[in-house]
Amino acid sequence: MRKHIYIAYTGGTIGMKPSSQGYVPASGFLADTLAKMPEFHRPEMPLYTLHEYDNLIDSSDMKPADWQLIADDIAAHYDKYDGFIILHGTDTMSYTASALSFMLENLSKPVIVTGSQIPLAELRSDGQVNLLNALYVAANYPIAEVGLFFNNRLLRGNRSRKVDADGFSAFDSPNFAPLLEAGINIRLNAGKLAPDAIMAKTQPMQVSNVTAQPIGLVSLYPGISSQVLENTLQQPVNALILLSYGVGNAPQHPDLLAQLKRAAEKQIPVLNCTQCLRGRVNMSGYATGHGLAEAGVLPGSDMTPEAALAKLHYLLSKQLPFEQLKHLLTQNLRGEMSD
Ligand SMILES: NC(=O)C[C@H](N)C(=O)O
Repeated sequence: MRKHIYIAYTGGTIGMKPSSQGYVPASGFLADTLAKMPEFHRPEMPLYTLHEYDNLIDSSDMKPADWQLIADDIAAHYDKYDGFIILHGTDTMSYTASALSFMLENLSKPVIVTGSQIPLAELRSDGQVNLLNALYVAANYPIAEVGLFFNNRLLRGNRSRKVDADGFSAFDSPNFAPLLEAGINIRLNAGKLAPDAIMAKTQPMQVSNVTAQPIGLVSLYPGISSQVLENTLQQPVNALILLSYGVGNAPQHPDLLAQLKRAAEKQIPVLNCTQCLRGRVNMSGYATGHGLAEAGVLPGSDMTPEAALAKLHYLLSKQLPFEQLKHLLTQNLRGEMSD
């Protein structure tokens, strides 16, 4: 039986058209372009239903309310389809993939986020390869998690990062092997196929709702004044992501550490993620990291800043007691961090 995949088209370069101000999304344009591409209609390919969103956006305009819209859309069509593709702009694709990975509870079908660097209708577009393969993979290699497909690799969504502004290999997953690689042969690496039994899992898929959260994000730099932290923490913030040096180090500046201690006292969780692309936070490695741990800063392990932001949205939206919130932040919930 031919599988049937639901494609939610949210916007992004893949369906854009040139205009006098640069590329813009245009209603109906993607559906027309796909209809003219015979590869998508070959019998080896799954059937697809394309749902174009009313407000097609450049992904720089994505907000938590849009994550909610996508998650609800998947839930509304969950039982009818074998898998889901989210067509999305590349700029914030990793944020959305991370957010969906937390919001979609008991996921038993593949959800793949993809897009392109050049619009599908343009010469040399990477959109065709990305979408064609994402569809093929969703139908034939159903990995029951939120993946991000780009340039022949399926990455775990909440491990992915946009690493190249204009190359075709725009995404990487620096701390986790690709779930799958599509070369001459399709090779399953770190992904696990969902057997039919799992896809018909009795536990129903459920969406955890998220609301927009004020979250501070401070990247340390040599000479940073404690006032930068103080100001950030004075605004209405529900959490702070601290991008620290190396394995999680910060200057041993008493004023700076005092600010972090104050945040912990005010029950504002401070999550320590590294500025490095690879490797993980270990605050016991150096005295400079130890100071942070003493100030109540939480280890973010090897979570990407995108995953940290999404996880904070997910957990803060649940309004959990502070101790439980802190506990869950440091636990591996969806494969977003190494144990
Ligand atoms: N390649 C892209 O899709 C970039 C675009 N600005 C977006 O994120 O929507």
